[in-house]
Order: sequence, then structure tokens, then C-alpha cells
Amino acid sequence: MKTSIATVSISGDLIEKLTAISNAGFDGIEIFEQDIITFDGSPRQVGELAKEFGLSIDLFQPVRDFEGMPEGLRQKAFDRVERKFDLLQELGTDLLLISSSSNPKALGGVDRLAADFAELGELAANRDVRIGYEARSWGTYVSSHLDAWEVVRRADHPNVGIILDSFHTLAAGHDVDSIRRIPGDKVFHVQLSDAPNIEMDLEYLSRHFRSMPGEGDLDIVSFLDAVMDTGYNGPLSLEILNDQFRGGNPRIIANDGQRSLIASMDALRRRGRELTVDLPDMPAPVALQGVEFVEFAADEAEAKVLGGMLKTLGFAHAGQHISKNVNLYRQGDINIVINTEQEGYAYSAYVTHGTCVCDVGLLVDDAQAAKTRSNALGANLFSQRRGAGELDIPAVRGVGGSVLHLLDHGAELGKVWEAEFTQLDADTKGAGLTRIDHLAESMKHEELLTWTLFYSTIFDLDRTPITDVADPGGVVHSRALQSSDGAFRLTMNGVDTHRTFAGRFLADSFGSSVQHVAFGTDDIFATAQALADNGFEALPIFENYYADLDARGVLDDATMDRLKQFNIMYDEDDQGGYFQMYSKPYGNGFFFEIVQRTGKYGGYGAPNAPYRTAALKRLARDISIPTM
Ligand SMILES: O=C(O)c1ccc(O)c(O)c1
Ligand SMILES: [Mg+2]
Repeated sequence: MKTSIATVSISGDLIEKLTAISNAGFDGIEIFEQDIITFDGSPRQVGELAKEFGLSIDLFQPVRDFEGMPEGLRQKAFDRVERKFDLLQELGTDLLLISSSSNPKALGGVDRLAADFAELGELAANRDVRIGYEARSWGTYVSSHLDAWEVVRRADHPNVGIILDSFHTLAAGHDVDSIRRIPGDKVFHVQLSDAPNIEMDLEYLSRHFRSMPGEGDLDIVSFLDAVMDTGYNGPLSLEILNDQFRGGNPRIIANDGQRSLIASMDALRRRGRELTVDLPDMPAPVALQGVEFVEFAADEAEAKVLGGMLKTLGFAHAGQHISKNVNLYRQGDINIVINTEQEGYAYSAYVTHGTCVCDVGLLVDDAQAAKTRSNALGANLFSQRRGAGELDIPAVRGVGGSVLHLLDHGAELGKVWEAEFTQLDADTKGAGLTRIDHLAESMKHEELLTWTLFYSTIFDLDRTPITDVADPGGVVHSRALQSSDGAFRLTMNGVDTHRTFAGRFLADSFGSSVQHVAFGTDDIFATAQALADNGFEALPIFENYYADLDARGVLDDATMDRLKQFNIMYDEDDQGGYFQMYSKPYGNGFFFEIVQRTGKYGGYGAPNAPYRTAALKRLARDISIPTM
């Protein structure tokens, strides 16, 4: 089983595309006619070029609107396709994709369409080429794989088969089980793409918003599982029409494609499928138990400001690193580390971004297994010279070049705090913060799918659909990744402009990633009181917000008064409630959040996000933000 990708999925000219596709490890390509038309050389030279890159040309596409044409136009359609047979032979490939017609002049009738394909099959046989018929989900008469299969079945010609495309099957809501009825030797090719679950014209969705398997909301693995039952053993090919990818970095998009295919095949294998494919052995998607630590890079002066702020949040200065200028702050199960080294990774992160979260420690069952899976999926491993007494903690590169350390409760890594830090006596009684509820990362919008894929292929995470959150300066595209038990939660915000609060943070910090850290408490009012006593300054929320919340009539007057008093926001779903308050922004727009979940509330207060953002922006306008 080979991996393939349509040239339309990658930006650049043909050479740039082939370079990226070949370097990413694909075996073959589907070549799009546009890439031949715009190439300075003959189709034969295109074929030779692909060979030089070690890539087979698995098919040529697209031919549209061939079948069902009335007399007078029918011959023209056949002549047009015959010309493409010449092209196929020059390219050195034998498979032509014909997608189902949406031509208003075309006629229907399964037998008419089958007769067209039987006749074309004869012509194809004479030229030693094959025809693959694909149902486009908006085709006039043929809009599902079952329609296309009926045409192919009745055409009954060895040179005519079906092409399955996950988009057309899944986005249109067709059932995948029926694929199992198609004999594998009649499936000539399989195309894969994911898509977001949004109500939209299918043709528009298909041509602008497809994504790599694992980036959207479609169940690609079930589709593949059904395909495998046919006995199909040809290439798995990505056909991704996506506006962002068209303008994206060819290397990153091609690498994402490989990662998505490897993860999809691994998921199939975990369903007990025997795959004839050179797939690296790898552990299962890694279960996340939570965030073990968050590390900031800072200089000495800013470390004092940050440390002071952590004190007002109720953190104790709990430890000093045995050999480095690194301090540990603790409360409940939360570990915050401030690194003021003058060399090494944290220092370079500080020089690049200013005070920032440079490193996040993730708690997993087995850190070595997590590293092995990350590596098999093409993540960049991270390491740097260790100081005396420092443990060898597996790590990978994450968003914005940041680092993710992988920790577990095993014999060695489970003792990292005792091994690397001298323990100091707790100097505060705390404010009731118990754990890290979630992290929020900001990134360019065009990176949102890449990082979705990174996290959701390595780790065992559910992903919410992408929602758009209004900011006074633009739209933020937001989604959450979370473990099914909620132990690990991450929100990702993709921004297009620096006029949004998240966009400004990204621009001013030169691509730093973590913009806020949310701490959980079991009693938001007790925590809010303790913080107020410590001199913590909460983000002031608009008076009118409370008028609106009150009008909804979900909270009693006494609770409303306390929300207002402490600048706490509130949201609820049918599972429970969510209280949230914020610190003022620091540095380039970083902030802390404090939340309490009641019942089984599963969200992140999205309805409040526009008001929180406006409140942060108001403050950023009104005062000069203290540097962190
Ligand atoms: O949008 C289209 O016309 C089109 C063409 C060829 C394909 O393989 C496809 O899935 C869609
Ligand atoms: Mg297709």
C-alpha cells in the first residue's frame, strides 16, 4: 500500500511541489492538469521529472462532464477524453480520473451513463489506459459512490473502475458500509481528505475547506476500514483542496500530509487490520494525564515581577534548581518554573520572544513511549546539554518552536522535582488553586490545522470543531483539544491580523505560543477573596456584562453580586456551570485565568470570550501594561 498526494494540495510550482512531496516521503502523486499546463516542458518531461524525484504518477485528473451528453455533444466529449489518453501515455501513467458530471446539458439514466463508459472503456483498452469514475457529491445524476458503482458495474468493462473519495462520501453523509459491497479489483484509486462539519454548499466546501485526515470532523478511519474490506490494495492518496494550503509552506503541508496518512494507517492497524505497508512500529496514541509544569523564560528583573505576581496568586516559592538559575513555584498540583539562565534554550526563547512560556511539561503514562510515537510521526525531538544532576527528560518541539517535555510517574521521571530542586519551605497558605485547567495557545490561523494534527496524532485527544470568536479587531478561529476525562485541556486560537488581542500578542512576542494559563479552583469565591487579600488585581469586566447576565436570570441576586464584586464571568451548558476570572495582561499580552467548573461543564466560556477580549483591550488602551 503506497502513499500518494495530489499536486493541487501543495503550493508552488511543479518543482517546488515535487521537492516537498518527495522529501516528505510520499511514493506517488496525482497530477493535476493545471500543473502540466503551467510547466515549461513537455508532458513527457513532467513524467521524467516525477521519476527523478522517485515519485510514480498514480493518476491524471481531472476530466469533468464527460458522460451523459446528448447526441451532437457526445462525440465531442469522447474526442476530448481521447486527447487526454495521449497525455496519459506521455506522462507515463495509465489511470484517468473522470468525475461525475454537473453539466446542465448532460442527460441521466444509469444505462445511458454505463453505455458511455463501456464504449470509452474499449477505447481505453486499445490505448492501455484505465478510467476511474468518481462521484462528486454535487453531481447532477451521480452524487454518491453507490450511484457511481452502479454505472461502473453496468459498464462491465475491465478498463473501467471506481474511484472513492472520502470527502464525497462523508461530507455528503453517505453511509460507508455500502462501500464494502464493491469488489476491490474494481476500486482503481482511493482519495482521502477531511473537512470541517459546517453547513455549506458541498462544492464550495470541497474546493476551499478540505483538510488532512485528522484535522477536520469526518470519520476517515471508518471510511478506510470499509475500503479495506473491499480488498483494495492501491495507493492511499491525499486530495486536499484548501485555500490556506494553496498559499502555505510546501514543506510543512507535505509533511503534515505524511503525518496524517501514517496516523490514519496506524489507527487502522489498531482496529486489527493487516496492512501491507512500510509503517513504523509505534505505541498507541498517548493518554495525557495533565500538565505537570509550565516554564517561563525571563531575565532577572522580569522574573521578580512574575514571581511577585505568582505570590499574589497564592503560589509558594518552593524550590531552587540544583545547578541552574531556575526557580519553582507551587500551589496544589501546579508547578510553575521561572528560568533566568543566560544560555541554553530558555535564554534563546527569552531573547526571541521576551518573557514567555518556553516549555510545557506534559504528564503521560509512559514518557519514553510518547517520545517514540512522536518520533514515528515526524515530530522534531528536542534535547540540550544537561547540567550536573539533571534528568534526561524526553522532549519534542511544539508550537512556535516551544518545547514540550514528556514526564511520567515512573521510577526516575516521577522524582524530577526532588532530584533537580532543593526544596524550600512553603511561604504562603495558598489561594485554593488546585491544578492547571487548561492552556491557551495563540498561533497564525494558517498554523491551526498543522498544530491540530500534531497534537491529535501523537496524543489521545478529542477535538472540538473550529468556532469563530469575535474580537473588537477581527475574528479568532478557536478550537479545543482535550482528553476524554478532561484531565488535559488545550485551546488553540488562530489569528489572521495583529489587530485582535491574540494577534497583537503573537506579533509583539514574535510568535510565542502560550498566551494564557488557566488554573482550576474548587471554590472560586474563596479563591477570589484570598487573591484580593493578597493584592491580586483582577481584570475589570464591563458593568453592562453583568446587566446582560442578570437579564438571563440564571443566577440568584447574591451570586450576581459576588460575580460583580470579584469580576467573575459565568457560562453554563446543559452539564454544568463555569466561573472564570482573569489577571490583568502582562508583558506582550499574557494573562492568567482562574476557573471553577461545576457539574460536568465541558467548555471554555466561549460566549464570554468577546467580552473578556474587549476588557483586556480596554485595559491595554487605558494603561501602559507593566512589563513582566
Ligand atoms: O471539484 C471538483 O470538480 C473535483 C474534481 C476532481 C476530484 O477528484 C474531486 O474530488 C473534485
Ligand atoms: Mg476526488
